Amino acid sequence: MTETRLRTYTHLAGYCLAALFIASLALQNLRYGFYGLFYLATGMTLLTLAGAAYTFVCRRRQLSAPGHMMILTALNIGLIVAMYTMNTAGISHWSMPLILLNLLILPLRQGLILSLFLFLALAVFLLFRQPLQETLTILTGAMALIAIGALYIWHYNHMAQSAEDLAITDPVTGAHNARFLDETLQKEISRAIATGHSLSVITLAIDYADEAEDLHGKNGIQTLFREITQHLFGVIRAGDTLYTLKESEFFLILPFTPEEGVRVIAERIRRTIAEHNWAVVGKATVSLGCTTRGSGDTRTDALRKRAHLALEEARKHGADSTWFLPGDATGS
Ligand SMILES: Nc1nc2c(ncn2[C@@H]2O[C@H](COP(=O)(O)OP(=O)(O)OP(=O)(O)O)[C@@H](O)[C@H]2O)c(=O)[nH]1
Repeated sequence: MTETRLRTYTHLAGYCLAALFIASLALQNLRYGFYGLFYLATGMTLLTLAGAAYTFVCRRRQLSAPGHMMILTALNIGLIVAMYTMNTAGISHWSMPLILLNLLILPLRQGLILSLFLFLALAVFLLFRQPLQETLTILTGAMALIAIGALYIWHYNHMAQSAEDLAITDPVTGAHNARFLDETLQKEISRAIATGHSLSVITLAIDYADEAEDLHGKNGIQTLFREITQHLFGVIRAGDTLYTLKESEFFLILPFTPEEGVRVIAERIRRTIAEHNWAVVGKATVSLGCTTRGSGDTRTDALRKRAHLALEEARKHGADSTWFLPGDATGS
């Protein structure tokens, strides 16, 4: 399930449960003849139903739906105004579900600010109108609710972020995986078209990786992949991105890099890897296929295919070499 859909469901459930709860309060107050509270609860029920309707209408962009902030601000302010004007002590309990709703629906910071605002208003109201012991009990409960709710939401956000990172990260090398490559490359192509800046890519393969694996075992070769990944992260500049295609093959997206630039960086990568002493295998070399986006390249597969052809060409010239294929001509 996507994050957007999950949020749509939880927001809908939150608003609907709150509407049910507040509607039952409205009916109870009607039965006992507390008409002021009945009208207040009816208004709040309508607002929460509006929140549910808004959630449904914005179901495709729940992650950035600013209307929730307005609806919840109206609910919180409505309750505070009612608390002070009606002067009914029991109304303070209504703040508890509202605190939960704030934290469940709004981004954590906004939810916390609104809940603390409600808490402060509640504290001032109770201090002047209720016995101290009762005030302290209610305020402790409200504060515990805010703390536990906020901690839970923080934990959830953290887990969601970790899951997202895992989904786009190669478990062995720690670089981005091939799944994330096409998405980023398409964005970079669109950016290059829009801004007119150059864009280059490199496919990099470790020479004789199978032989090295036979010699040093799976663990040994995986150590090499990890070390080369770290080395590449150290060589490339901010804004460049690195992907693991297969374990012995990597891909680099180099925004704002023309043909002369990609030749420089490819050569630097080739040379520094060949010069380095690697922990398990000692010496290792790589072959690199490079290309720069031509005016006709609007799709990822064209660039990826050309970079791969350039790599094959480099390999034909022996290990430890680089080859460049331009957008519209033959290579060198
Ligand atoms: N994308 C990318 N391009 C690089 C990198 N290193 C060098 N280049 C390209 O190669 C060109 C020449 O780089 P260098 O030889 O390092 O010279 P430089 O004048 O210090 O490079 P910059 O100040 O980074 O422009 C740069 O202008 C870039 O186009 C790199 O890490 N990433």
